[in-house]
Amino acid sequence: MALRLPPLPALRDFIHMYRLRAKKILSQNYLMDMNITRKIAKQAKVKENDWVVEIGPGPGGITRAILEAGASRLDVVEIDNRFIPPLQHLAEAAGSRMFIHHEDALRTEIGDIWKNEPNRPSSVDWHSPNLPAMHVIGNLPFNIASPLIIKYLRDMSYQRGIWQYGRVPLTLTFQLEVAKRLCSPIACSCFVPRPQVDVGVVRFVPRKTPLVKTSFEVLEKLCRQVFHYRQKYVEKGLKTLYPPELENELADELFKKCRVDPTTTSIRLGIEQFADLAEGYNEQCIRYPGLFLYDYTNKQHNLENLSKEPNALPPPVPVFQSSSTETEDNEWSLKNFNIS
Ligand SMILES: C[S@@+](CC[C@H](N)C(=O)[O-])C[C@H]1O[C@@H](n2cnc3c(N)ncnc32)[C@H](O)[C@@H]1O
Repeated sequence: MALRLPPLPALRDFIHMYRLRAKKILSQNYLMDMNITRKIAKQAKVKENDWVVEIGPGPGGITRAILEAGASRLDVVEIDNRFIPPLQHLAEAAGSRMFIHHEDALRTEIGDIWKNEPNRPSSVDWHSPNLPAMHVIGNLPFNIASPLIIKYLRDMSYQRGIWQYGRVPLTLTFQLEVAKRLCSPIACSCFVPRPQVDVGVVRFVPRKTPLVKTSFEVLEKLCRQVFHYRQKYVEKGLKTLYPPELENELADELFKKCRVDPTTTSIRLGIEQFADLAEGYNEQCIRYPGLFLYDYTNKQHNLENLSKEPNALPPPVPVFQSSSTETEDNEWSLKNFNIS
């Protein structure tokens, strides 16, 4: 049920009232149509009494929709001081439901925001089919989207930060091509058409059991190197994981073990193949201490020296309680709204 907010100036009037011109440097691009912002809150499945963190609220279009959907607590993280007065205006209208954090989202530990709040919704076991009554939502600025998403995915993999409370869904907007790519089958060519200005909304719900049995860092390094040469054979990127004297032997070993064709391209590989490659690479990193630290762009790097570093072995796989009877509810979805 939508909750009424006391009368507020329309979003467009808000922008004029507070002289809010979009700043290119902060990738600002406002959503002015409340029909669209309400669809985003609906897609995020915000319900009455839920608690929400919104990243980059700007003039507050999605913020209003979240409040209308009945969130009983909303914390917004906004870096640009020009938005603070209009957000305060909104916070006053929302009673005691809304809190403003005038901060850089990249430096904000969103898991700490509710740490000392005794009334926060209960934590939900990671293996339960239920999700906590909490959400992270953002129409992210493009300039910080990648580092922020990587930070959140890493926190999910360690069940830390806001994900210490359970499988909190993360709902983000992306340029439609990127959103489609995130949800697409392998080797789909959704980047080929001319870029459009449509936006896709993607809701990430953490899996109960990760598909990849390595630490986030190992998988991230493998993916980074393999996608580095996305138009070339996958072999080219994979070999950059190894020093030249070992690259043929170890790359060959990994391809054979994982039954991956070295002459395929990275976008043709599926999640299962990435999982196998990451697990195989993790084993090699354990067998060759220092290999995980190896960076092919650093000419000083050699395994003998790297093996003496304190973190010569890859980060261990996080261990969490697991339940054997569970089934994965593969719940992720894509909705797109034209904001042109
Ligand atoms: C694309 S705009 C979206 C604004 C609003 N959510 C909307 O949908 O209309 C991105 C917002 O993120 C804010 N922003 C940019 N960098 C940020 C950062 N590092 N931390 C927090 N907010 C940031 C911008 O100031 C802007 O308000």
